[in-house]
Amino acid sequence: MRSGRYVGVMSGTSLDGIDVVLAAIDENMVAQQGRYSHPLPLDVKRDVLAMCQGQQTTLAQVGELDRRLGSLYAEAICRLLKQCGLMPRDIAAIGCHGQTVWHQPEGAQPFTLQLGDNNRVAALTGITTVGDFRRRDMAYGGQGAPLVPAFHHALLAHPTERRMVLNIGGIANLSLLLPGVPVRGFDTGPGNMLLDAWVWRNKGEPYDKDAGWAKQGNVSQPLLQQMLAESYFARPAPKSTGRELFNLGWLEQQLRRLPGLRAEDVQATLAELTAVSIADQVLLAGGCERLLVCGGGARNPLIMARLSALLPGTEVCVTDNYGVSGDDMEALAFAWLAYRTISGLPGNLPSVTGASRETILGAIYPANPDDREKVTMGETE
Ligand SMILES: Nc1ncnc2c1ncn2[C@@H]1O[C@H](COP(=O)(O)OP(=O)(O)OP(=O)(O)O)[C@@H](O)[C@H]1O
Ligand SMILES: CC(=O)N[C@H]1[C@@H]2OC[C@@H](O2)[C@@H](O)[C@@H]1O[C@H](C)C(=O)O
Repeated sequence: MRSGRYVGVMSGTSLDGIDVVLAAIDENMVAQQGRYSHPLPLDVKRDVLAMCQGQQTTLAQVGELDRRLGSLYAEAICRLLKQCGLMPRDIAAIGCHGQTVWHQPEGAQPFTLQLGDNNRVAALTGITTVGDFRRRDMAYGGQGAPLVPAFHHALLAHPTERRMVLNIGGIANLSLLLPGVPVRGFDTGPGNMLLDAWVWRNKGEPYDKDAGWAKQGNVSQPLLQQMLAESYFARPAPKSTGRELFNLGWLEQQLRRLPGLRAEDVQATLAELTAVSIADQVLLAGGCERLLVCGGGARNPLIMARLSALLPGTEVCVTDNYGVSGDDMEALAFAWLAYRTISGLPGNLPSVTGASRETILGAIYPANPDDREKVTMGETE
């Protein structure tokens, strides 16, 4: 086993920034030692959004974005190292998720694509980098997502209590940690993504802070029921989704069938959609005693209150109260997955993704030994 300090890097579907964490990891523990959030430049956010919503893209644009993201990840990592007073040689490896620009787990040719050139990350940081975590699982017939349920299980499972872990990011995903049965987990549907898109469209704000705007509106039951009729919600697991399905275009299509709604009522209904689509899945799986919530949506008081109301008998709380920072959960998971890969251990859970077997995940980009001794500062772009 390759115990040591690992760095995890996550830039998720919300496109709110690059999260970087430092953690000491061994067989028994993941101890967070640092964190840093790096802004995602607006033009990069725009380019990612264009790509993952199916706008026409040239190969040159894909290549340039891949390179640009690689540089940004390296810069973010170097800032964290500087903040923590560490050298490249102090870090065993980086786990770098990359930016998902397309995720198509079903159909004749399933694939998933994360950008962010890991060659640049390894070269600019001087640290061995693990990336491309999802495609080996897909090569064995899995969804390639979600991958965090294995980490949730390792950190938060309880021998007798029925627990579930919920990440409310751009997309929301749920891990079922039920005693005595294999872990299951899947994407429930939109988390913050549609809420963010609607407030951006109407108010030019990146998100609806503390649900201030949604709280001014009323839930439209016709819109809610119409949205819940989307076939993804009723599909059995394994399943995963993304911006390819749940995007502003999808919402506009829904609204065309119900014209005249007030913008704030739409926002209130989107918050309700997130809460109801999650609660339905919790109940369908037989409910739980404790729902541990992480991701940016754990800061949305309206969604949290609605989850509590829709799940009587379930204690809805944040993972921070159980020793894992909800903001850093995903980046920590990729540090842990890098540790697994470097140690030659499998990272996926077939019971979650539907893959035909457990497998080592990712590709390793080894650092040059002499680079490990240098103080690198990435490259400011
Ligand atoms: N105070 C707040 N009030 C309401 N919403 C909030 C608040 N703070 C964060 N959020 C929501 O959380 C989002 C960011 O969540 P997070 O960082 O978990 O996303 P992500 O990592 O990109 O997602 P994913 O899990 O899909 O990869 C913001 O875009 C916003 O919608
Ligand atoms: C393809 C992809 O990037 N999926 C993300 C996304 O963001 C949340 C949800 O959709 C989840 O399936 C996944 O991320 C987490 C980290 C996962 O793999 O568990």
